[in-house]
Amino acid sequence: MTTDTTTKDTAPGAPAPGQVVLDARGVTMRFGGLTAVRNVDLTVNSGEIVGLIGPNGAGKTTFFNCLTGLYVPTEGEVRYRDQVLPPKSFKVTAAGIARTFQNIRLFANMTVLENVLVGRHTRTKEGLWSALLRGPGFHRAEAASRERAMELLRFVGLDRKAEHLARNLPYGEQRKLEIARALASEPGLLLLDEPTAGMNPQETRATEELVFAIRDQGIAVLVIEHDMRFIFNLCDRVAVLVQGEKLVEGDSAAVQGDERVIAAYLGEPFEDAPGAAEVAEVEAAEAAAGTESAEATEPAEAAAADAENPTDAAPGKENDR
Ligand SMILES: Nc1ncnc2c1ncn2[C@@H]1O[C@H](COP(=O)(O)OP(=O)(O)OP(=O)(O)O)[C@@H](O)[C@H]1O
Repeated sequence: MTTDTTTKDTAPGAPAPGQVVLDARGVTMRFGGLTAVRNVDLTVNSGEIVGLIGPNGAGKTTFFNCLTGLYVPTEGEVRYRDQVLPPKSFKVTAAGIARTFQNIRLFANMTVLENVLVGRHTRTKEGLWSALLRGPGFHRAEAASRERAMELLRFVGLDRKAEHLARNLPYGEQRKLEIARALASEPGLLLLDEPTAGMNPQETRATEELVFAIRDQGIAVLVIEHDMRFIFNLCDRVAVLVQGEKLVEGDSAAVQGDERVIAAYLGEPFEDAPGAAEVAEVEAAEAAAGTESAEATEPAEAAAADAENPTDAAPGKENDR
């Protein structure tokens, strides 16, 4: 019997762990003649942190854009909690998927608190008349929104900077603010696009803790990141995209040790890769040539060694004296 010793303060309404939250099937995205993403399947379950890695240009961000309504996939289907995603990003956010961007997209001249309040607009029901007339319903909703926004700022550690302008925050804190703003839409799935880009090791470690805390609130997380240590520490499952296709998927240990992944990152062909036979042939020829040249140089090397060590100074003699 196993005992779960973790105490999780799960958000109300969060699905039971293990339920499929995101189900992407056969997602393909073409830009003219370029296929940026080809036939990718990926699921994310509740309670999971899933990593999406791959070399530059592998199609990770394009795939994210297909999950968030920024792009409508050329082929394939994306479902969130069993519903096909609407083809508009604000509707996807309202459905329960929030994201951050590779390049920070904050309202630089608004305060930290105002940035989070903007993120809450999909969850506030007060209409135009209520806002214009500023009746009691509007004030109640506004107070509740501010309270929730402050709670989120406390959660990411920015509550004391609520009134600062976003542009005055250091880089690492701007990334945290982006996460708080994404959380303000009360998502069931959070997509993070390179959340530690430009961070120092301490900030990266703090972000790792923050993502664990988000997961512990019942929010599933899908994260793109180039920092492998971060990904392998954090993720329950990792999928690897290479040239738009999913090459490997598995737990951190399996992916880390997979020679196809290592080869993809080092730019070396993996078994059965196009051109692998030719590369093997060239390598064999080079190895053979190397052996021959080593044999050819042996006598010369021996002569040089002899010159340095006259015959009466045989190995070990120094120590014998
Ligand atoms: N809007 C677009 N129009 C045309 N081509 C695009 C578009 N967006 C991306 N691409 C191309 O699709 C491919 C995948 O790009 P993408 O940005 O998704 O890769 P990535 O894995 O996120 O890369 P990186 O790790 O460098 O951010 C690239 O060849 C890119 O040039």
